[in-house]
Amino acid sequence: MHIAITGNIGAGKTTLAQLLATHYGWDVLYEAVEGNPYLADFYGDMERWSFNLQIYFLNSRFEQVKTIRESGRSVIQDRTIYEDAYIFASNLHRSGNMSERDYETYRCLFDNMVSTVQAPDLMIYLRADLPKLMGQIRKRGRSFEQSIGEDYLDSLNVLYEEFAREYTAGELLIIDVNELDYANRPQDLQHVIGRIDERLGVNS
Ligand SMILES: Nc1ncnc2c1ncn2[C@@H]1O[C@H](COP(=O)(O)OP(=O)(O)OP(=O)(O)O)[C@@H](O)[C@H]1O
Repeated sequence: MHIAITGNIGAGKTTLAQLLATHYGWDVLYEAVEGNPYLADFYGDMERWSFNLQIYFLNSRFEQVKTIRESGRSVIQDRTIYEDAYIFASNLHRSGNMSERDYETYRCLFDNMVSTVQAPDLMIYLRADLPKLMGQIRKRGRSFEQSIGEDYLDSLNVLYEEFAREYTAGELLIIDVNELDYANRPQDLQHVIGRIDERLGVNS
């Protein structure tokens, strides 16, 4: 089984992926932040590094999808290949930080890759408003992320909502996390697990 968690920067995907992996005994595939050769430069100058970073993420996400398919195990994935293209790259293009020709090249490559990809059995979208996202980004304190502004997160949120409305490739579960603190409140984690069990048809 392939479960994926999707959501804006700071929505709490990584924490939830860990907790669910422990609860269900699933393997977990994280998004590589350490060792990403472009991320810090990208936040310093998006126009210069947008294409490089998107190619890097696209390739690493494609590799993950292959790993999931080949493993034959139940895996939970922290962010999907769809978000790279439909949210991040699209936003960079719309905001003028990725040129038309770079975006065209990127999208052709993405379309080719995604035509070979199977959608997750369940996609969990963590919906969060700006105060929640800003709070979590500040709290985790990665230096290169401190320049992230509300405008950037807001335009990503608009695209996330569009994506959730239009996503038809597989099952989608939307969880509003604004009032949840599953890292510290066991009852909040139970609530999320209950929603997932219900969707997967598991009796808890
Ligand atoms: N395709 C992409 N384009 C631009 N930035 C990206 C892309 N994919 C991931 N990132 C950035 O890489 C970093 C990944 O960090 P991380 O894995 O902790 O995810 P996150 O989005 O902060 O998730 P969460 O807080 O929900 O766990 C973030 O700054 C994220 O926005």
